Amino acid sequence: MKNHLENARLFLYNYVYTSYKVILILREFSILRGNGEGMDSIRLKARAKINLGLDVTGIREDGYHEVKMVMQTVGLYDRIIIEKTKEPGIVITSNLSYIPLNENNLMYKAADMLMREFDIDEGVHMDLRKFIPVAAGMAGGSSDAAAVFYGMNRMFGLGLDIEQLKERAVKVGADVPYCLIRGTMLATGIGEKLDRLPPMPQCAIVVAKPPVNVSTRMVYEKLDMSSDIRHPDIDAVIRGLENGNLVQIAESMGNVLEDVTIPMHPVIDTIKRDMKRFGAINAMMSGSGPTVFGIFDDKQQAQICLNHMREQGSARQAYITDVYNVR
Ligand SMILES: C[C@@](CO)(OP(=O)(O)O)[C@H](O)COP(=O)(O)OP(=O)(O)OC[C@H]1O[C@@H](n2ccc(N)nc2=O)[C@H](O)[C@@H]1O
Ligand SMILES: Nc1ncnc2c1ncn2[C@@H]1O[C@H](COP(=O)(O)OP(=O)(O)O)[C@@H](O)[C@H]1O
Repeated sequence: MKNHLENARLFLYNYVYTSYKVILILREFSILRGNGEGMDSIRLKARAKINLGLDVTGIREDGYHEVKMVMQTVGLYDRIIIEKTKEPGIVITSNLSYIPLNENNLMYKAADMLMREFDIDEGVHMDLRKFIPVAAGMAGGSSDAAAVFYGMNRMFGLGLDIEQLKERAVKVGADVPYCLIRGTMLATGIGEKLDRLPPMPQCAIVVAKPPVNVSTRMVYEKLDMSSDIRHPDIDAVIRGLENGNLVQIAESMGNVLEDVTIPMHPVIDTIKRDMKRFGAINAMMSGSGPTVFGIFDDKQQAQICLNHMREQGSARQAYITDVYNVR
């Protein structure tokens, strides 16, 4: 009798445990991959990026700059839910009050482009839970737009392949094609020509955004190509990736746009120095700034650095994250 009871207890335990695991896996799958065609809603994670290297090699006639960048997706993400609505039109809601919820939102631009092209007569409600720092050099808006391209393509069964999505994405922003592909990439052209690189080794990354705002357009415009700008050695970063050597990668990092943004906001340099003082192998500004990221091979040290960032006031908006690589 006692054995029967014990067996029944074990059976019940295994049944509940297995069901719980299956639900967890399904939930993660629907969040990561979206629910897909025919569904009325889709949940997505839009991840931030950092630039391990950023060089500007020329200017095009339309004013856009030719770049050579090493891009890396990180764990930090915004959450987006897209729902079909019977009412036509695009409605965006968000947890943040200071980002545009109208046609100036990059999610709106992406959805509007697809709805016009494919004569979609239903509407969409897009809810954005924003965790990526805004106007920070981490491609938050671009990644949100990329998630909308990906999500609407699946929800409405538009049948666009990745190349067709990228062609549309670049019209919303130079970084949006990258945000569709993600991972470790060499980006050239205006940022839309993408070649996959060996994945960055896993590590702890502290990102800290000082309370200053930077306009990407203004930073590019202020870059004086005629002067002796210090070009970073992007190939050295790539060699570090090929060797899977975190120290070599971190020590080779360089961003030509620092020479524009740091003189305007010296606090960026203070944060870089603080991060190195607190154990970062190296620290650098991401994109056009002002966010600084530090690379750590020791998570505990990264945590200590994070606490310092948050307490000492020059960058209270600070997070610890990691490398996100596409499987
Ligand atoms: C600097 C970088 C580095 O990854 O990132 P962020 O700092 O924005 O994150 C990117 O090049 C930013 O890409 P993104 O933010 O998508 O640029 P867009 O919206 O297309 O352009 C914003 C403005 O930046 C300038 N711009 C952008 C990209 C480029 N290759 N050359 C440029 O001159 C243009 O003047 C444009 O008006
Ligand atoms: N989905 C969005 N999330 C955040 N900002 C957005 C979004 N759509 C448009 N914006 C506007 O774009 C500007 C740049 O935002 P963001 O993409 O976060 O910058 P960056 O490319 O420097 O990381 C913001 O000032 C904001 O007004």
